[in-house]
Amino acid sequence: MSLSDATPALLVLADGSTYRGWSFGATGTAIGEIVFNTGMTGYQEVLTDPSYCGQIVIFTYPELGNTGINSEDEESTQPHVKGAIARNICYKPSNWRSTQSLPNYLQQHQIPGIFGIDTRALTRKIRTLGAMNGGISTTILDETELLEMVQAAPNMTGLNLVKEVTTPTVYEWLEATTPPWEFNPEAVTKIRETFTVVALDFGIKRNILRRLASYGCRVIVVPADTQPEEILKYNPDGIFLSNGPGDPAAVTEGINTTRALLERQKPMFGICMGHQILGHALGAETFKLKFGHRGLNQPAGLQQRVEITSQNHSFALDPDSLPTATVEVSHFNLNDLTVAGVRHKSLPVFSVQYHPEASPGPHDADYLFEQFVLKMQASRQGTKA
Ligand SMILES: NC(=O)CC[C@H](N)C(=O)O
Repeated sequence: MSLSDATPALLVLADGSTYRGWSFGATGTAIGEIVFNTGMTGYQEVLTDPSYCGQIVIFTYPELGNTGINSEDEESTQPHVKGAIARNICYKPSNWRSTQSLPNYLQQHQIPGIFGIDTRALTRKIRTLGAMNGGISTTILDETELLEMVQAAPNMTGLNLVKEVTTPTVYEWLEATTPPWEFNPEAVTKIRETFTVVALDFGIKRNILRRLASYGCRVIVVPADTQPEEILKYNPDGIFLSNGPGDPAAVTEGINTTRALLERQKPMFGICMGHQILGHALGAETFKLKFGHRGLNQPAGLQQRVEITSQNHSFALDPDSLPTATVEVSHFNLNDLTVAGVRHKSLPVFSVQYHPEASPGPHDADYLFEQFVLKMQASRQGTKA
């Protein structure tokens, strides 16, 4: 496949606006929620992050696919986006790890993409009007017909998408970040014990598993609907609540399990969806942001400390619903002052809305994995971390 083979493609948003471009990846039609990601790197990790299930991603970085696809940067077993929107794409990648081009990869996984789109204008539109459903197609080039399909699609609010991405079976993960890529060698070598962590899989990214393993964790990954008694049979030192797609409020089993596990007072750490589910289990509510946060330079912090973080979320904890007798805010998103992290006031339980595992993104927040391990160590010793 090359640029000369490109065929026309159509993009239609739920508000009726239409954009014409060219097809890359698979032929066919994809309908989903249109969101934008402002990262300048990491498209392969974005495509394979299960949290994007059900979404069509606008990549604002104007050149997509230059470093191709490689076997090491998959964040799960397959890409999960419904579709991709780009300004320009690369058919002939150049990178020592590349094994395939981006258009070929999307074609292989039956994911349509559209390029030649003014992604800046499109992003400004989403930023002004909010995230909305949309469709891209190489076969339906009639605007009214595609718009009807888009308008019939379900809204993201209320959707439980975890069932589509959680692991069907239990597995164990021991693989740490490989030495050439280890960016925090001093911190990881300080940890000399092994901790058993049960990870509730709402759509977990591999680099979370790698970072936990780097800090000495043996991770048992269990399906999202695993009952608390089953989880406790592994005698875990700590519980991890993963990232994942869709509306957290709809993941009632995960919320109930987390609530039951909280009673055991074990160390618990949640990332993104895990943070939202923990919030619900503690009695808080979530709401949908206008267009969410997706990118690699989101500032999070409190008072004088700031971390630059990787983010990918639509929903957030409602600050007014936080049970302030038991929970406090540990981080705010410093762009819009939404809640970016919470911790329990008396239990070794905490969570963040952002992605300390990066992949892609900066490593400022990697210390949170160490914090989790130190809480497990203290809990073993019967002290407080
Ligand atoms: N990355 C995630 O875990 C996303 C959580 C949730 N689906 C949201 O969009 O807010």
